[in-house]
Amino acid sequence: MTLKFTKMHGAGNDFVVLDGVRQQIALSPEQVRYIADRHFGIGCDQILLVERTPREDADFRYRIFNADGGEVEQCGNGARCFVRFVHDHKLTSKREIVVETKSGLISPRLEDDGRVTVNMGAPIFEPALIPFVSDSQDAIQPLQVGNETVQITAVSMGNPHAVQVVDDIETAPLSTQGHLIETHPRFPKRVNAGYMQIVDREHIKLRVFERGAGETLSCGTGACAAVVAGIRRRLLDNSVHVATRGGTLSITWAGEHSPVLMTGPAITVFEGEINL
Ligand SMILES: N[C@@H](CCC[C@H](N)C(=O)O)C(=O)O
Repeated sequence: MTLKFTKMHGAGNDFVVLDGVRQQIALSPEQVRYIADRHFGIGCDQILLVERTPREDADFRYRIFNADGGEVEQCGNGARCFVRFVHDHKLTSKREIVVETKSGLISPRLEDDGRVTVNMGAPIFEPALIPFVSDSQDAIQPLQVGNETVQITAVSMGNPHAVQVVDDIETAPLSTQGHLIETHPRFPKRVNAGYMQIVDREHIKLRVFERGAGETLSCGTGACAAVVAGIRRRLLDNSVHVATRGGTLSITWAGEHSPVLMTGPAITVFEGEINL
């Protein structure tokens, strides 16, 4: 099978985007891993599959596969690339679309300056829904990681996140702790491990060790989760710029049941074909 693909990135978080509207696509986990492989395949953090949806209240379905082959619920940087993709490939003329994901509907809008704003929906703190094994919804919770106890905020943005505050993002222990948190038994579906440095009430720096992909240059849902965690801890205001190693995202959250809004870039790098 030969597949046409588009290589894209959102603040350095890179994707292979596949048009499942015009092509018949069913990928096995092995094929996902091959496409994502940076030496033997195309290389990416996630594969995004654009499909028609049977739902009348949505325009498309958007499926997300991590580089390790697993299908997951949500991807914020991918959602921005998604709307750019369907617009550029003339799958729709709408600049604002409603997208069905594994974790519900989200709505990305292509702005006049080429950036994209996504309504990511409201964050979830109920432990069972994250899922996180805990009988408390406190904003700060202890988590035993190896020989140390770290303080995390557990939150779902459709996908699970464990966010820590660190003094210096450059020395954050992603390489030693990231995988231990990702696979921690208190997160039964594994988790994305975020590390944020508070610069001031409107600016943070962020690194994320992603579930199923390792450290990426940027994580959109991770940025939303970090800002929500910082606001819940009363460390941040409602609109925050998030500096990642691949670019800056702007996140706004009015609190409690409000949706999180994320704005950032969505860039096409090249198009190609691959034989599977
Ligand atoms: N990079 C993404 C998140 C992709 C999924 C994540 N690794 C997970 O397993 O939940 C983003 O921009 O949100």
